[in-house]
Amino acid sequence: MDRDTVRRVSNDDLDITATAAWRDLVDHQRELSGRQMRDLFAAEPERGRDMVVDAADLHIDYSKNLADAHTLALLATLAREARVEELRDAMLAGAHINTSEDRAALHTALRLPAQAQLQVDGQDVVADVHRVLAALGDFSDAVRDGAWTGYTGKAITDVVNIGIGGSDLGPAMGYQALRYYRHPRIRGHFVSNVDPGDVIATLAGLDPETTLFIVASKTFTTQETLINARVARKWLLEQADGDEAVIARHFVAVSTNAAEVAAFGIDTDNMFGFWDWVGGRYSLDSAIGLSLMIAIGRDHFADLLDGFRRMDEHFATAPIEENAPILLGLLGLWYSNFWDAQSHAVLPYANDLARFPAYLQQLVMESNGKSVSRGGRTLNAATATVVWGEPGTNGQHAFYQLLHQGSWLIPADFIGFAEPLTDLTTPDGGSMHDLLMSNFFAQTEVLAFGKRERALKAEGVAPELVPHKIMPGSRPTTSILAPRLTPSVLGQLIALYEHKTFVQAMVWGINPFDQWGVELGKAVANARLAVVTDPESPAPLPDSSTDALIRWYRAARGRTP
Ligand SMILES: O=P(O)(O)OC[C@H]1O[C@](O)(CO)[C@@H](O)[C@@H]1O
Repeated sequence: MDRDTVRRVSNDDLDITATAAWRDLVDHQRELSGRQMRDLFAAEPERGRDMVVDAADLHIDYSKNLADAHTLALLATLAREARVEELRDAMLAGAHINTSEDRAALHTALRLPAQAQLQVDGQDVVADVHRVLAALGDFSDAVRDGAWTGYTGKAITDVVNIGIGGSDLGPAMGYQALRYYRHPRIRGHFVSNVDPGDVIATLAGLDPETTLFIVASKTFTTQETLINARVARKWLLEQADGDEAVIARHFVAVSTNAAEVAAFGIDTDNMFGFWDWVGGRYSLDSAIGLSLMIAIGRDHFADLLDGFRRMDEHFATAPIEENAPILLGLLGLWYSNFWDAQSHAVLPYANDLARFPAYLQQLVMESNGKSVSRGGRTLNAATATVVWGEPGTNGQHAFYQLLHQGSWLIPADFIGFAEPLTDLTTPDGGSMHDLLMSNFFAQTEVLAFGKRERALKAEGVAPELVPHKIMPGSRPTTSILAPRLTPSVLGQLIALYEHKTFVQAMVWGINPFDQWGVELGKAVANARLAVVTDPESPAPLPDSSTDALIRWYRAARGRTP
């Protein structure tokens, strides 16, 4: 399906805020805003059992949201008005859903089984995906079992992924999340920032004879990645007496751009490809995941892909009312568009998921941080909120105060696991993991139900302290539980948020697969470099602030004319 057909299916002219469903939601929010969460539970005592959805291995309780059965019915109508299901089917079939770049957005094809069929633009996508997966698997086996060696014949002990944005956040997050599954000899490192401190700190602890660099960049033109890769190349050559032949043992590339890879000096035999229909922030499960595959092995990587696929299947087949990504997408939109929520917290009760909120920041905010529709019309509704978060219980001792008693409504996702991958016993013989999870349950309970004046007085709290101790409650949370943090469950979680993000974009009528807003900053940074470095640069910049700041910087660096 080409982009013009996508535009017709999606009805690019639709202003979702002008629909009857939207107006009904505005009215409904007014009614609901006078009710407390505890009132909703009193009216629907079985909410905790009814408002749950099981998707693959995830058990999701959305009962502690400011929504009742009527809200969900209205939100489902809104999704139907926006043709979310038709657009989902179009995306999964390879339609050019990325209309501004006239491309498919087919990250779901990266996890199709080998026997699946999908032809897109004349290309057998599944065969291509599995050809690259096999090459990645063979290479990661060779690195892991020591058959692939450095230039002095030693096995690789350190793998450095050099990439940024989608070419960094996914592998870095996954490497941390799947700590338990890592190869005992091989350590992973992730260099992304153009701040020299990043690459310096990483290289400081490494041995060039046993270090493998993966230069990961979809375009292979990204400033940060190419500079860091050049630094690493120089570092290696210095140790290897300038022998360029060593590069082939220590550098591989992951990219869609073979010409630039070759121009950089990496043999394209050492390149693993992917395709323009894989967006950067949707690329962990493409060759961009190579560093993760080396860390956890091809079989665990296959489990990760299987987890993604299981969530894809749920998303593709479950009716709106039981479809986890659609429900979470609609609830998120309910808060941002009808309750003025401006941020959304993601709170994993798993230290290994510490980078998950940062990963979601790119996924959600680069995808849906837009203000015009696919057809170029300025939107009348707010789009993506700020995503943020830290693992519990650390966050409890930092920012939860604001969640509980602050003046903003901040919906939060709590993510927790039944079984830890490793547990420790407390002095009284209990489980540390039980302590962690009792905090999870306590927080969602207190956020929902708070503590009332009456209860405080009954406890004999001093009258002057009562206002300070009142916990308003009615703070919405969604609880996402899974048996344990396995590769499959990580894949399910990522796919859940990918599809949630897609659903919201489709309701707002935006294209979540482009990122034009990032480009101008890159172009201006390149233009400003000359001014930053040249003390003779005479022409004042158009604005007095940037001009004075750069002059101050130049003087501080001793760059005076
Ligand atoms: O993989 P590349 O081409 O180096 O791009 C890195 C990142 O830069 C962006 O284009 C913009 O920040 C992201 O979308 C992308 O993930």
